[in-house]
Amino acid sequence: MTRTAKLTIIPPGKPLSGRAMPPGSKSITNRALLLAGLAKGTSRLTGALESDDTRYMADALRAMGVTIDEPDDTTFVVTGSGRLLPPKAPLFLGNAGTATRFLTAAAALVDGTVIVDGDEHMRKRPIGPLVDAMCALGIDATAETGCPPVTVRGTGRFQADRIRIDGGLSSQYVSALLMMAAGGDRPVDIELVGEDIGALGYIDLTTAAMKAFGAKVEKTSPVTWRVEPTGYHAADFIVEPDASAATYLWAAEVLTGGAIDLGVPAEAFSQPDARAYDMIARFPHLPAEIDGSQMQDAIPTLAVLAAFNETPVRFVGIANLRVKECDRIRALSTGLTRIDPNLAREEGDDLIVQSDPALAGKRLPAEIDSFADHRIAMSFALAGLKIAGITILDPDCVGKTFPAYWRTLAALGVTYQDND
Ligand SMILES: O=C(O)C1=C[C@@H](OP(=O)(O)O)[C@@H](O)[C@H](O)C1
Ligand SMILES: C=C(OP(=O)(O)O)C(=O)O
Repeated sequence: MTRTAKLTIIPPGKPLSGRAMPPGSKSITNRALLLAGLAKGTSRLTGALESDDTRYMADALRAMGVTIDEPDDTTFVVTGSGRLLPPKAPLFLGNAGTATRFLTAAAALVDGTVIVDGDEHMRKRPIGPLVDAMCALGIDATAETGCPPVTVRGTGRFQADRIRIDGGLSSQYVSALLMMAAGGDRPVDIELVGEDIGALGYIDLTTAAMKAFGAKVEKTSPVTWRVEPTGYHAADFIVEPDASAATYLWAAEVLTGGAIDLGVPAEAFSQPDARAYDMIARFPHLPAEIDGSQMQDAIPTLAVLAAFNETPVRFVGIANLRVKECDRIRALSTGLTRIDPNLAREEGDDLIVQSDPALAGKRLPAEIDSFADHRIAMSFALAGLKIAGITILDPDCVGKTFPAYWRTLAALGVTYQDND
């Protein structure tokens, strides 16, 4: 399929109103796929996300002997044998952080060699702390560059019962170890070290999913979890909608003064990014400082929204946005300054957005580089709802987590000029 090179958004000039459902949660779908794949028996995941990231996870599990059917666009039926088999070839996981980190740890449960690899972006995303923690458990794991590819020679057995892990660069390391630990041969304590714990809400998502598939995991201190070697059992599991995807719709609503019905209230989400709802609801009176540490994937949305706020906004606690799909702090400052040279600047790892409500209604032609990052493409589309001439490069990168994004906006009344 040919990719669209660019897409120019035509400001709707009216409030966006109607029904628009976000897709299933990427984070929860990829946890449920893995846990169902590790279980013995058949699990049915409904409300799930079918996108690039979940396809990478599903295909990797298939390569390790798991049967996965997709009877419709939101359902995975997963049948596992209780044991992953060594794949014949390296697992290629694109730029899916969850799939890469979760499968690196799960590879320790395979009796044999697994090579976990990704695309050129993933090969720049650090995985050293996870690999080191696995080695400390006696698992043979190596990542020469500190990033994928990772080679794991698993046995399903551990040689220690305690792991210390710094989740500052990515909470996914902690989630990966927790999910792995239930498949091992002894109880394991997993302790967070380091000052910056990252997005704790993602760890809660992990332990909730583990329990739904029969694991026994208990928080024994504010920074320690004990995981029993129960393995997993098959389960029917409902995936909630994606809170990060919802942020674009919440922002589109306040930016255009519309009324968008997502079919699910903000309080119903268990994902960390749902906390962005209260912040978005304060627009155009966003606070002078926003701490992004517990709602990281919502920061691109909030940063573009901040451009139209009444007063400037400083984003703090976002250092690890530099090691996401791209350096998001750089991508946001680059895109915003392309719209207006004074609109944003970086100070260390903080991003300062110099708000200007008068941007709305202007024509400011700007080509926005997505840097192959779905969230950069989706958030800058919001600027295009108010400013004429915003063109998103590589708009198809939204397929990572929200393949229907452009169609969803179109159903609300947004139109595009297709430049191909
Ligand atoms: O555990 C998860 O599902 C995720 C954790 C976060 O990443 P980090 O833990 O790398 O910050 C988030 O940005 C990512 O989109 C999904
Ligand atoms: C950071 C993200 O993804 P991942 O780490 O799962 O690749 C994201 O979806 O914003």
